[in-house]
Amino acid sequence: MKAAIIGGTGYGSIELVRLMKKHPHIEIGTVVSNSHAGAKFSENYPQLSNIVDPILEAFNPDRICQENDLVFFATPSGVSSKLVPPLLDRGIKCIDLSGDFRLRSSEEYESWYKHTPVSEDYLNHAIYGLSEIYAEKIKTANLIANPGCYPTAAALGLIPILKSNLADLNTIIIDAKSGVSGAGRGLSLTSHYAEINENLKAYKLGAHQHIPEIEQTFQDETGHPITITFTTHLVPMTRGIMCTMYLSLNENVTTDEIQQIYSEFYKYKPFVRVRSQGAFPATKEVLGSNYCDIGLHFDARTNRLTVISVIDNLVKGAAGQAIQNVNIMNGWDEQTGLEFIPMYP
Ligand SMILES: NC(=O)C1=CN([C@@H]2O[C@H](COP(=O)(O)OP(=O)(O)OC[C@H]3O[C@@H](n4cnc5c(N)ncnc54)[C@H](OP(=O)(O)O)[C@@H]3O)[C@@H](O)[C@H]2O)C=CC1
Ligand SMILES: CC(=O)N[C@@H](CCC(=O)OP(=O)(O)O)C(=O)O
Repeated sequence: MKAAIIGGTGYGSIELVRLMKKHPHIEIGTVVSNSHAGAKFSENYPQLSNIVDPILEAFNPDRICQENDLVFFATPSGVSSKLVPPLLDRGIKCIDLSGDFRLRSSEEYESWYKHTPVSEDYLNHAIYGLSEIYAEKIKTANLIANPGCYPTAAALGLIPILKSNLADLNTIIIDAKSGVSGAGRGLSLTSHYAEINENLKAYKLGAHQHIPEIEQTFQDETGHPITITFTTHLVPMTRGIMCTMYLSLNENVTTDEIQQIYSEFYKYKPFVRVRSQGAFPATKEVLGSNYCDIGLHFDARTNRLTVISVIDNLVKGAAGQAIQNVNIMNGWDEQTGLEFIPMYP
Protein backbone atom coordinates (compact mmCIF):
# COMPACT_ATOMS: atom_id res chain seq x y z
CA MET A 1 0.00 0.00 0.00
CA LYS A 2 1.26 3.47 -0.90
CA ALA A 3 0.61 6.38 1.44
CA ALA A 4 0.93 10.08 0.68
CA ILE A 5 1.76 12.75 3.25
CA ILE A 6 0.51 16.33 3.18
CA GLY A 7 2.51 18.75 5.35
CA GLY A 8 5.82 17.32 4.10
CA THR A 9 8.42 19.29 6.03
CA GLY A 10 6.71 19.26 9.44
CA TYR A 11 7.54 17.09 12.44
CA GLY A 12 4.47 14.88 12.03
CA SER A 13 5.52 14.15 8.47
CA ILE A 14 9.13 13.29 9.26
CA GLU A 15 7.91 10.93 12.00
CA LEU A 16 5.49 9.26 9.58
CA VAL A 17 8.39 8.78 7.16
CA ARG A 18 10.57 7.24 9.90
CA LEU A 19 7.83 4.77 10.85
CA MET A 20 6.63 3.99 7.31
CA LYS A 21 10.15 3.19 6.13
CA LYS A 22 10.18 0.22 8.53
CA HIS A 23 6.57 -0.85 7.90
CA PRO A 24 6.33 -4.07 5.90
CA HIS A 25 3.07 -3.17 4.09
CA ILE A 26 3.23 0.61 3.67
CA GLU A 27 5.37 2.36 1.09
CA ILE A 28 6.05 6.10 1.16
CA GLY A 29 4.22 7.64 -1.79
CA THR A 30 3.73 11.31 -2.68
CA VAL A 31 5.05 13.79 -0.13
CA VAL A 32 3.36 17.17 -0.55
CA SER A 33 4.98 20.38 0.62
CA ASN A 34 3.32 23.76 0.54
CA SER A 35 6.60 25.58 1.08
CA HIS A 36 9.22 23.39 -0.63
CA ALA A 37 7.58 21.78 -3.69
CA GLY A 38 10.31 20.74 -6.14
CA ALA A 39 12.98 20.31 -3.46
CA LYS A 40 14.49 17.00 -2.40
CA PHE A 41 13.29 15.88 1.03
CA SER A 42 16.91 15.60 2.24
CA GLU A 43 17.43 19.33 1.64
CA ASN A 44 15.21 19.87 4.69
CA TYR A 45 16.13 16.68 6.51
CA PRO A 46 19.70 15.60 5.69
CA GLN A 47 19.27 12.58 7.97
CA LEU A 48 17.16 11.04 5.17
CA SER A 49 20.08 11.01 2.69
CA ASN A 50 20.58 7.62 1.04
CA ILE A 51 17.56 6.24 2.90
CA VAL A 52 14.44 7.84 1.49
CA ASP A 53 14.59 11.01 -0.55
CA PRO A 54 11.50 11.81 -2.63
CA ILE A 55 11.04 15.11 -4.47
CA LEU A 56 8.46 17.13 -2.56
CA GLU A 57 5.37 17.92 -4.64
CA ALA A 58 2.61 20.52 -4.80
CA PHE A 59 -0.91 19.46 -3.75
CA ASN A 60 -2.68 17.87 -6.74
CA PRO A 61 -5.68 15.75 -5.71
CA ASP A 62 -5.92 13.83 -9.01
CA ARG A 63 -2.28 12.83 -8.96
CA ILE A 64 -2.38 11.96 -5.27
CA CYS A 65 -5.34 9.65 -5.79
CA GLN A 66 -3.83 8.02 -8.89
CA GLU A 67 -0.54 7.26 -7.19
CA ASN A 68 -1.52 6.44 -3.60
CA ASP A 69 -3.96 4.28 -1.64
CA LEU A 70 -4.15 6.43 1.47
CA VAL A 71 -3.34 10.00 2.56
CA PHE A 72 -1.97 11.25 5.87
CA PHE A 73 -2.55 14.91 6.72
CA ALA A 74 0.12 16.36 9.00
CA THR A 75 -0.91 19.98 8.53
CA PRO A 76 -1.94 22.70 10.99
CA SER A 77 -5.59 23.01 11.93
CA GLY A 78 -7.64 24.81 9.29
CA VAL A 79 -5.91 23.06 6.35
CA SER A 80 -7.33 19.53 6.18
CA SER A 81 -10.88 20.88 6.50
CA LYS A 82 -10.29 22.32 3.02
CA LEU A 83 -8.05 19.64 1.47
CA VAL A 84 -9.65 16.42 2.76
CA PRO A 85 -13.04 16.87 0.97
CA PRO A 86 -11.62 16.79 -2.60
CA LEU A 87 -9.71 13.63 -1.72
CA LEU A 88 -12.64 11.88 -0.01
CA ASP A 89 -14.77 12.77 -3.06
CA ARG A 90 -12.26 10.87 -5.19
CA GLY A 91 -12.66 7.81 -2.93
CA ILE A 92 -9.30 7.73 -1.14
CA LYS A 93 -9.01 7.13 2.62
CA CYS A 94 -7.60 9.93 4.77
CA ILE A 95 -6.01 10.03 8.22
CA ASP A 96 -5.92 13.54 9.66
CA LEU A 97 -3.42 14.30 12.42
CA SER A 98 -4.88 17.77 13.00
CA GLY A 99 -7.91 18.77 15.05
CA ASP A 100 -10.15 19.61 12.09
CA PHE A 101 -12.35 16.50 12.25
CA ARG A 102 -12.14 15.56 15.94
CA LEU A 103 -15.02 17.57 17.40
CA ARG A 104 -18.50 16.50 16.34
CA SER A 105 -19.89 19.97 17.01
CA SER A 106 -18.97 22.58 14.37
CA GLU A 107 -19.79 25.35 16.84
CA GLU A 108 -17.35 23.93 19.38
CA TYR A 109 -14.67 23.65 16.68
CA GLU A 110 -15.13 27.24 15.61
CA SER A 111 -15.15 28.48 19.17
CA TRP A 112 -11.96 26.64 20.30
CA TYR A 113 -9.92 26.51 17.07
CA LYS A 114 -11.00 29.90 15.63
CA HIS A 115 -11.24 28.42 12.12
CA THR A 116 -14.20 27.86 9.84
CA PRO A 117 -15.46 24.30 10.39
CA VAL A 118 -15.73 21.75 7.61
CA SER A 119 -19.26 21.03 6.33
CA GLU A 120 -21.26 18.49 8.36
CA ASP A 121 -21.38 16.12 5.34
CA TYR A 122 -17.68 15.48 5.69
CA LEU A 123 -17.51 15.81 9.46
CA ASN A 124 -20.02 12.98 9.78
CA HIS A 125 -17.63 10.63 8.00
CA ALA A 126 -14.91 11.09 10.60
CA ILE A 127 -14.14 8.36 13.12
CA TYR A 128 -12.18 9.38 16.18
CA GLY A 129 -9.01 7.31 16.03
CA LEU A 130 -8.22 6.49 19.64
CA SER A 131 -7.00 3.03 18.63
CA GLU A 132 -7.41 1.15 21.92
CA ILE A 133 -10.99 2.31 22.42
CA TYR A 134 -12.55 2.62 18.95
CA ALA A 135 -10.91 -0.19 16.94
CA GLU A 136 -14.28 -1.61 15.83
CA LYS A 137 -15.30 1.69 14.20
CA ILE A 138 -11.81 2.36 12.86
CA LYS A 139 -11.86 -0.94 10.92
CA THR A 140 -14.40 0.40 8.42
CA ALA A 141 -13.56 4.12 8.44
CA ASN A 142 -12.77 6.21 5.36
CA LEU A 143 -11.66 9.21 7.39
CA ILE A 144 -9.83 9.04 10.70
CA ALA A 145 -9.60 12.03 13.01
CA ASN A 146 -6.38 11.07 14.76
CA PRO A 147 -6.56 12.19 18.42
CA GLY A 148 -4.54 15.08 19.80
CA CYS A 149 -1.40 14.31 21.76
CA TYR A 150 -2.67 15.42 25.19
CA PRO A 151 -6.10 13.81 24.65
CA THR A 152 -4.42 10.47 23.86
CA ALA A 153 -2.46 10.46 27.13
CA ALA A 154 -5.42 11.78 29.14
CA ALA A 155 -8.07 9.46 27.71
CA LEU A 156 -6.00 6.29 27.94
CA GLY A 157 -5.08 7.24 31.49
CA LEU A 158 -8.59 7.94 32.75
CA ILE A 159 -11.11 5.90 30.72
CA PRO A 160 -10.76 2.68 32.79
CA ILE A 161 -11.57 4.44 36.07
CA LEU A 162 -14.30 6.61 34.51
CA LYS A 163 -16.06 3.47 33.24
CA SER A 164 -15.75 1.71 36.60
CA ASN A 165 -18.52 3.68 38.34
CA LEU A 166 -16.08 4.40 41.16
CA ALA A 167 -15.18 7.92 40.02
CA ASP A 168 -16.75 11.21 41.00
CA LEU A 169 -16.99 12.59 37.47
CA ASN A 170 -17.07 16.21 38.64
CA THR A 171 -13.59 16.19 40.14
CA ILE A 172 -11.23 15.62 37.22
CA ILE A 173 -8.04 17.67 37.12
CA ILE A 174 -5.46 17.08 34.37
CA ASP A 175 -2.06 18.62 34.85
CA ALA A 176 -0.28 18.14 31.51
CA LYS A 177 3.29 18.75 30.38
CA SER A 178 4.72 18.58 26.90
CA GLY A 179 8.08 18.74 25.19
CA VAL A 180 8.56 21.50 22.65
CA SER A 181 8.17 19.34 19.50
CA GLY A 182 4.46 19.27 20.40
CA ALA A 183 4.26 22.79 19.04
CA GLY A 184 5.51 21.73 15.60
CA ARG A 185 8.51 22.86 13.58
CA GLY A 186 7.41 26.42 12.97
CA LEU A 187 9.31 29.17 14.73
CA SER A 188 7.64 31.00 17.59
CA LEU A 189 8.67 33.16 20.51
CA THR A 190 7.40 30.69 23.11
CA SER A 191 9.43 27.79 21.78
CA HIS A 192 12.77 29.38 20.95
CA TYR A 193 15.77 28.26 22.98
CA ALA A 194 16.28 31.19 25.33
CA GLU A 195 12.58 31.27 26.19
CA ILE A 196 12.20 27.57 26.98
CA ASN A 197 15.60 26.35 28.15
CA GLU A 198 15.76 25.97 31.96
CA ASN A 199 12.24 27.28 32.13
CA LEU A 200 8.76 25.90 32.83
CA LYS A 201 5.65 27.63 31.56
CA ALA A 202 1.93 27.08 31.92
CA TYR A 203 -0.02 28.11 28.80
CA LYS A 204 -3.53 28.32 27.26
CA LEU A 205 -5.26 28.00 30.66
CA GLY A 206 -8.97 27.48 30.15
CA ALA A 207 -8.49 28.01 26.41
CA HIS A 208 -6.71 24.91 25.19
CA GLN A 209 -8.29 23.36 22.08
CA HIS A 210 -7.92 19.87 23.58
CA ILE A 211 -10.41 20.60 26.40
CA PRO A 212 -13.55 19.94 24.29
CA GLU A 213 -11.89 16.89 22.68
CA ILE A 214 -11.15 15.28 26.05
CA GLU A 215 -14.61 16.16 27.38
CA GLN A 216 -16.27 14.72 24.27
CA THR A 217 -14.44 11.39 24.73
CA PHE A 218 -15.25 11.25 28.45
CA GLN A 219 -18.91 11.91 27.71
CA ASP A 220 -18.94 9.23 24.99
CA GLU A 221 -17.40 6.72 27.40
CA THR A 222 -19.56 7.46 30.46
CA GLY A 223 -22.81 8.77 28.99
CA HIS A 224 -22.52 11.85 31.24
CA PRO A 225 -21.52 15.41 30.34
CA ILE A 226 -18.15 16.01 32.01
CA THR A 227 -16.10 19.15 32.46
CA ILE A 228 -12.42 19.03 33.29
CA THR A 229 -9.79 21.34 34.69
CA PHE A 230 -6.91 21.13 32.22
CA THR A 231 -3.60 22.95 32.52
CA THR A 232 -0.85 22.54 29.95
CA HIS A 233 2.84 23.26 30.53
CA LEU A 234 5.76 23.52 28.16
CA VAL A 235 8.89 21.81 29.50
CA PRO A 236 12.45 22.09 28.20
CA MET A 237 12.69 18.73 26.48
CA THR A 238 12.20 17.78 22.84
CA ARG A 239 9.68 14.92 23.02
CA GLY A 240 7.29 13.54 25.57
CA ILE A 241 4.02 14.20 27.34
CA MET A 242 3.15 13.50 30.93
CA CYS A 243 -0.40 13.90 32.20
CA THR A 244 -0.71 13.81 35.98
CA MET A 245 -4.42 13.41 36.68
CA TYR A 246 -6.44 13.59 39.88
CA LEU A 247 -9.98 12.60 40.70
CA SER A 248 -12.02 11.69 43.77
CA LEU A 249 -13.53 8.25 44.15
CA ASN A 250 -17.06 7.62 45.43
CA GLU A 251 -16.10 4.82 47.74
CA ASN A 252 -13.07 3.58 49.58
CA VAL A 253 -11.17 1.06 47.50
CA THR A 254 -7.62 -0.25 47.61
CA THR A 255 -4.84 0.52 45.16
CA ASP A 256 -4.84 -3.22 44.43
CA GLU A 257 -8.43 -3.06 43.21
CA ILE A 258 -7.64 -0.10 40.98
CA GLN A 259 -4.55 -1.82 39.59
CA GLN A 260 -6.81 -4.76 38.78
CA ILE A 261 -9.33 -2.57 36.93
CA TYR A 262 -6.59 -1.10 34.73
CA SER A 263 -4.79 -4.39 34.11
CA GLU A 264 -8.06 -6.04 33.04
CA PHE A 265 -9.03 -3.09 30.83
CA TYR A 266 -5.74 -3.13 28.92
CA LYS A 267 -5.11 -6.89 29.03
CA TYR A 268 -5.22 -7.24 25.23
CA LYS A 269 -3.87 -3.78 24.33
CA PRO A 270 -0.17 -4.21 23.60
CA PHE A 271 0.66 -0.49 23.50
CA VAL A 272 -0.70 0.35 26.94
CA ARG A 273 1.48 -0.79 29.81
CA VAL A 274 0.15 -0.47 33.33
CA ARG A 275 3.00 -0.22 35.82
CA SER A 276 2.96 -2.36 38.92
CA GLN A 277 1.86 -0.83 42.19
CA GLY A 278 4.19 1.92 43.41
CA ALA A 279 5.94 2.35 40.03
CA PHE A 280 5.40 5.47 37.94
CA PRO A 281 6.39 6.01 34.32
CA ALA A 282 8.75 8.69 33.03
CA THR A 283 8.62 10.22 29.55
CA LYS A 284 11.99 8.75 28.56
CA GLU A 285 10.63 5.26 29.15
CA VAL A 286 8.40 5.62 26.07
CA LEU A 287 10.68 7.83 23.95
CA GLY A 288 10.48 7.03 20.23
CA SER A 289 7.90 4.28 20.83
CA ASN A 290 4.15 3.83 20.47
CA TYR A 291 3.64 2.96 24.14
CA CYS A 292 1.42 4.73 26.62
CA ASP A 293 2.61 3.86 30.13
CA ILE A 294 0.36 4.38 33.13
CA GLY A 295 1.05 4.53 36.87
CA LEU A 296 -1.59 4.61 39.64
CA HIS A 297 -1.72 5.80 43.22
CA PHE A 298 -4.80 5.80 45.44
CA ASP A 299 -4.57 7.95 48.55
CA ALA A 300 -7.00 6.58 51.15
CA ARG A 301 -6.47 9.73 53.28
CA THR A 302 -7.99 12.02 50.64
CA ASN A 303 -9.97 9.36 48.75
CA ARG A 304 -8.31 10.65 45.62
CA LEU A 305 -6.72 8.72 42.75
CA THR A 306 -3.63 9.99 40.94
CA VAL A 307 -3.04 8.61 37.45
CA ILE A 308 0.19 9.31 35.58
CA SER A 309 0.16 8.69 31.84
CA VAL A 310 3.12 9.22 29.50
CA ILE A 311 3.51 9.05 25.72
CA ASP A 312 5.87 10.25 23.03
CA ASN A 313 3.81 13.09 21.51
CA LEU A 314 5.08 12.42 17.99
CA VAL A 315 4.56 8.63 18.11
CA LYS A 316 1.55 7.50 20.18
CA GLY A 317 0.43 11.16 20.18
CA ALA A 318 0.56 11.51 16.37
CA ALA A 319 2.32 9.42 13.68
CA GLY A 320 2.48 6.12 15.58
CA GLN A 321 -1.19 6.08 16.46
CA ALA A 322 -1.98 7.10 12.84
CA ILE A 323 -0.12 4.01 11.61
CA GLN A 324 -1.71 1.86 14.31
CA ASN A 325 -5.06 3.00 12.88
CA VAL A 326 -4.00 2.08 9.33
CA ASN A 327 -3.03 -1.36 10.64
CA ILE A 328 -6.48 -1.73 12.19
CA MET A 329 -8.22 -0.47 9.01
CA ASN A 330 -6.41 -3.09 6.96
CA GLY A 331 -6.87 -6.01 9.32
CA TRP A 332 -3.12 -6.23 10.02
CA ASP A 333 -1.81 -6.84 13.53
CA GLU A 334 -2.00 -3.41 15.19
CA GLN A 335 1.66 -3.65 16.19
CA THR A 336 2.87 -4.05 12.60
CA GLY A 337 5.81 -1.73 11.96
CA LEU A 338 5.51 -0.21 15.42
CA GLU A 339 7.47 -2.59 17.59
CA PHE A 340 10.12 -0.13 18.70
CA ILE A 341 11.92 -0.46 22.00
CA PRO A 342 11.92 3.02 23.58
CA MET A 343 15.20 4.87 23.10
CA TYR A 344 17.09 5.11 26.40
CA PRO A 345 18.79 7.07 27.84
N1 LIG B 1 3.75 17.84 17.00
C1 LIG B 1 3.00 17.02 17.72
O1 LIG B 1 3.46 16.46 18.72
C2 LIG B 1 1.58 16.76 17.33
C3 LIG B 1 0.97 17.42 16.30
N2 LIG B 1 -0.35 17.17 16.02
C4 LIG B 1 -1.01 17.86 14.93
O2 LIG B 1 -0.51 17.34 13.70
C5 LIG B 1 -0.45 18.38 12.74
C6 LIG B 1 1.00 18.51 12.24
O3 LIG B 1 1.82 18.85 13.35
P1 LIG B 1 3.37 19.11 13.21
O4 LIG B 1 3.92 18.26 12.13
O5 LIG B 1 3.94 19.05 14.56
O6 LIG B 1 3.36 20.63 12.71
P2 LIG B 1 4.50 21.37 11.90
O7 LIG B 1 4.25 22.80 12.08
O8 LIG B 1 5.83 20.81 12.26
O9 LIG B 1 4.21 20.94 10.40
C7 LIG B 1 3.07 21.25 9.71
C8 LIG B 1 3.43 21.35 8.24
O10 LIG B 1 2.25 21.63 7.48
C9 LIG B 1 2.60 22.40 6.34
N3 LIG B 1 1.76 23.60 6.30
C10 LIG B 1 1.83 24.69 7.10
N4 LIG B 1 0.90 25.61 6.76
C11 LIG B 1 0.24 25.08 5.72
C12 LIG B 1 -0.83 25.54 4.91
N5 LIG B 1 -1.40 26.72 5.14
N6 LIG B 1 -1.27 24.76 3.92
C13 LIG B 1 -0.72 23.55 3.70
N7 LIG B 1 0.31 23.06 4.42
C14 LIG B 1 0.77 23.81 5.42
C15 LIG B 1 4.07 22.79 6.48
O11 LIG B 1 4.83 21.88 5.69
P3 LIG B 1 5.06 22.13 4.12
O12 LIG B 1 5.29 23.60 3.94
O13 LIG B 1 6.21 21.30 3.80
O14 LIG B 1 3.79 21.71 3.44
C16 LIG B 1 4.36 22.50 7.93
O15 LIG B 1 5.70 22.16 8.12
C17 LIG B 1 -0.94 19.64 13.43
O16 LIG B 1 -2.30 19.80 13.17
C18 LIG B 1 -0.71 19.35 14.89
O17 LIG B 1 -1.55 20.10 15.69
C19 LIG B 1 -1.07 16.23 16.68
C20 LIG B 1 -0.51 15.53 17.69
C21 LIG B 1 0.86 15.76 18.12
C1 LIG C 1 3.59 21.98 23.18
C2 LIG C 1 2.46 22.49 22.34
O1 LIG C 1 2.39 23.66 22.02
N1 LIG C 1 1.55 21.60 22.00
C3 LIG C 1 0.43 21.96 21.19
C4 LIG C 1 -0.25 20.72 20.74
C5 LIG C 1 -0.83 21.03 19.41
C6 LIG C 1 -1.61 19.98 18.83
O2 LIG C 1 -1.26 18.82 18.82
O3 LIG C 1 -2.69 20.46 18.30
P1 LIG C 1 -3.95 19.72 17.75
O4 LIG C 1 -3.88 18.35 18.31
O5 LIG C 1 -5.07 20.47 18.22
O6 LIG C 1 -3.82 19.65 16.29
C7 LIG C 1 -0.57 22.84 21.95
O7 LIG C 1 -0.62 22.77 23.17
O8 LIG C 1 -1.37 23.53 21.29
